[in-house]
Amino acid sequence: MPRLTTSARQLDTIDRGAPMLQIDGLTKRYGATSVLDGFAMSVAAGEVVSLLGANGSGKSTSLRCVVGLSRPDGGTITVDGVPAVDGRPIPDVAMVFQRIHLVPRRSVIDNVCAGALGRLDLARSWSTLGFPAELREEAMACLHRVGLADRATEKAGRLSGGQQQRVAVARALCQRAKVLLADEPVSALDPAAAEQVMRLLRSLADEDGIAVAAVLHQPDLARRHSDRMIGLMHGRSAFDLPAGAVDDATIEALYRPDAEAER
Ligand SMILES: Nc1ncnc2c1ncn2[C@@H]1O[C@H](COP(=O)(O)OP(=O)(O)OP(=O)(O)O)[C@@H](O)[C@H]1O
Repeated sequence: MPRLTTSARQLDTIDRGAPMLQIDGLTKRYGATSVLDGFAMSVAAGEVVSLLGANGSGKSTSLRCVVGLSRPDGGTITVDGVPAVDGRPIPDVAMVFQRIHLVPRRSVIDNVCAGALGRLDLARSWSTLGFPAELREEAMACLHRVGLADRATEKAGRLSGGQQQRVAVARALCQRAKVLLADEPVSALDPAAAEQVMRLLRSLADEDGIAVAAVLHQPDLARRHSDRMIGLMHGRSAFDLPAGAVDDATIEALYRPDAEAER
């Protein structure tokens, strides 16, 4: 691996054989516009892969197809060996967004507990009742993991943007996701908060074996925190390289003003 930290060395114990997330030949059109044109990527357990590319190159759409927010026209998506069917959400996959989708008036811990709604029959509890004690314990453990256990009872809306993004990550942990997709998770954050969130994503891969795919517009952050970087252009992979092998010229070519117009 291009990056080897103490925690990364723990990856020796994680099975990095078959990809946890595998995307092949993904296509998506909106009307006459082809947004994804045979996109392929894979992410192993314990790996952080960043997706870079100019506006409109298809980064968000590729992740949205994985979680069922967009329905692909063609291609295959497999998570932990299980193929996605008819664009239905896969429970093993969680997604966090630039605009953080927490319920601001609910407590931090309630927002984290909500991560379990998909796997437990708790739909009524979210609106009317308290969450069960064992789920709240699990949610507290998730909040410890992201360093926010002391904020559990506060209203989520009172936290800073960086803290709210870490709560969103804790909610993904409470979902017990094996794959975490992050669509521009740090674009709205100041540099210190962005670094903290990226370190958190890195640690989820290193220490928990989660497969992380993140759309980033910051090549330096991508280089420092990813194992691999994938450059999207015209809905296809322009490069898929170890992060240490992506030089400035490769990045510049990806963002050339005429890059999207050349299609
Ligand atoms: N629901 C939609 N209807 C029509 N066009 C869409 C829809 N969603 C996305 N698109 C178009 O698909 C293209 C790719 O969008 P996408 O959001 O995947 O790009 P992106 O690489 O994530 O860009 P950005 O960096 O700006 O977020 C864009 O041209 C966008 O306008």
